[in-house]
Amino acid sequence: QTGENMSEKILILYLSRTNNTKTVAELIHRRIGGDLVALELENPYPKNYRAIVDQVAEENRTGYLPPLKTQVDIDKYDTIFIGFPTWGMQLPPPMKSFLNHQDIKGKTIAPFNTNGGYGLGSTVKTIRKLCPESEVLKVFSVRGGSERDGVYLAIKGDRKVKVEELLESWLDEIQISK
Ligand SMILES: Cc1cc2nc3c(=O)[nH]c(=O)nc-3n(C[C@H](O)[C@H](O)[C@H](O)COP(=O)(O)O)c2cc1C
Repeated sequence: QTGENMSEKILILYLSRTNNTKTVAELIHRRIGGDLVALELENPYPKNYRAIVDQVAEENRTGYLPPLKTQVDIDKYDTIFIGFPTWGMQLPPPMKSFLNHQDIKGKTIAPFNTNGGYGLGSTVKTIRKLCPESEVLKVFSVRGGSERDGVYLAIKGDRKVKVEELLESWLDEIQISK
């Protein structure tokens, strides 16, 4: 699956609020190329942490799928990296929106995640459920920030170097290279 033109068919789509997942997305992009796209909402979430936690909990409870500003033509891609933080131990509603509104068939999905230390929750299970006709590869997951405790961007400095090492092993393992 390697080849000079492969990077033209890779999409790296990510959702990030405090830039941890964005940092991982940029590291992946630097390594394998492709198109790097931030997932943006029509109505951005509140800046206040308590307010976003409550809103996401309510959206998760009702199954509300927030409308997206970002439009992607996924037909152009074979491999789609999907990057997201863990929110309320679930896949964030905007990512549910994205996967729900796309007709994702026959793609290779490479999920990556940052979280506040409680892991992936049901995120990957939800991705598999929303993309039943695509191959979902092994997930890359690392600890990022903890906004609750005032820790915003944690993947910087030495930690960023460490995460880059872990990323390289993961990319080798899932056999994606430039
Ligand atoms: C609304 C919200 C809910 C969160 N819920 C969880 C959670 O359930 N488990 C967890 O480990 N971290 C949780 N976190 C922390 C984030 O997953 C973590 O800080 C992540 O690195 C943020 O990524 P970002 O910087 O790309 O936004 C939550 C953060 C927010 C804003």
